[in-house]
Amino acid sequence: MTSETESAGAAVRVSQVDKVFSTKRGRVEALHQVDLVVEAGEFVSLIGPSGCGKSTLLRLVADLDTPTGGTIEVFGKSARQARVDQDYGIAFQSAGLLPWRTVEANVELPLQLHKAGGKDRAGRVAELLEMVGLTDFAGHYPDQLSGGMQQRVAIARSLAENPRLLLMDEPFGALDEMTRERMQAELVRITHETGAAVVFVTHSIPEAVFLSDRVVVMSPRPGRITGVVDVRLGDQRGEGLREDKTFFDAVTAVREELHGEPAAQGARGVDIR
Ligand SMILES: Nc1ncnc2c1ncn2[C@@H]1O[C@H](COP(=O)(O)OP(=O)(O)OP(=O)(O)O)[C@@H](O)[C@H]1O
Repeated sequence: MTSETESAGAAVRVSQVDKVFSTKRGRVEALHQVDLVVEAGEFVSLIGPSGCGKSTLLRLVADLDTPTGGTIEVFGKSARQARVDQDYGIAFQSAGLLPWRTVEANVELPLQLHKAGGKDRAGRVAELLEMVGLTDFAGHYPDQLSGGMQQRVAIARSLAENPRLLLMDEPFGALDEMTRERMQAELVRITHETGAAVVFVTHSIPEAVFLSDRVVVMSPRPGRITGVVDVRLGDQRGEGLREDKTFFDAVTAVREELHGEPAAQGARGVDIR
């Protein structure tokens, strides 16, 4: 992993972050002393058992909540400033589209809200729809689209302002297997084209391995980072990769980090989703 001094241009820098929720039933320590640096252009997945704080960490980076300890920087700015400057796009599990707006109007929304895109806003929307393969559906409404298509609209929308960073929380969680694999391949292509860094929350080891440069493994609550698996399959990423030994080796490595099992056991019963 790159050292702190080398990563002045990091997309995300999480330092010694704690998050404690105060609830009626007491304190919930969701994150404990989390350190993470995501380089510009790097794809990092967060994986770990349910409730380990993956979404919480992503929400802190997105400034949707604030840490109780430590600091978060996004492109060298505070998380708050990065949000104000719209330095990132967000795509969460439910596509979150506005049902009364057409596909193109949904994609255009952030540009409209931020008065961005200028005269060529329509051109930008057309380009984004082409990127996600939905040009022919520009005038459709979300309920006329499949779940996978809705998710692609959400991804187009998150890319509208050319963010250098995408924050994605289980964006493909609700999709069927075939659509999910297609979307994963599309996301690899899109991030390759745009050079955006991605922080991606998932429950699926193979999904994390297929997409990521690094897979960050978190422990049960309070969430801590217990291991980082360097995947960097790079140009090998393609449909054939899923059948490849390199892929299974990386899946096994993540599984071992998660469960602390020896390789032979770890390879058994891998969730191939
Ligand atoms: N607003 C909140 N108030 C109180 N507790 C919370 C709040 N948000 C999250 N938590 C708690 O913090 C812990 C981490 O939650 P979080 O949603 O980040 O986990 P996760 O790893 O994303 O889980 P999952 O994989 O199930 O989505 C959980 O125990 C959760 O109950």
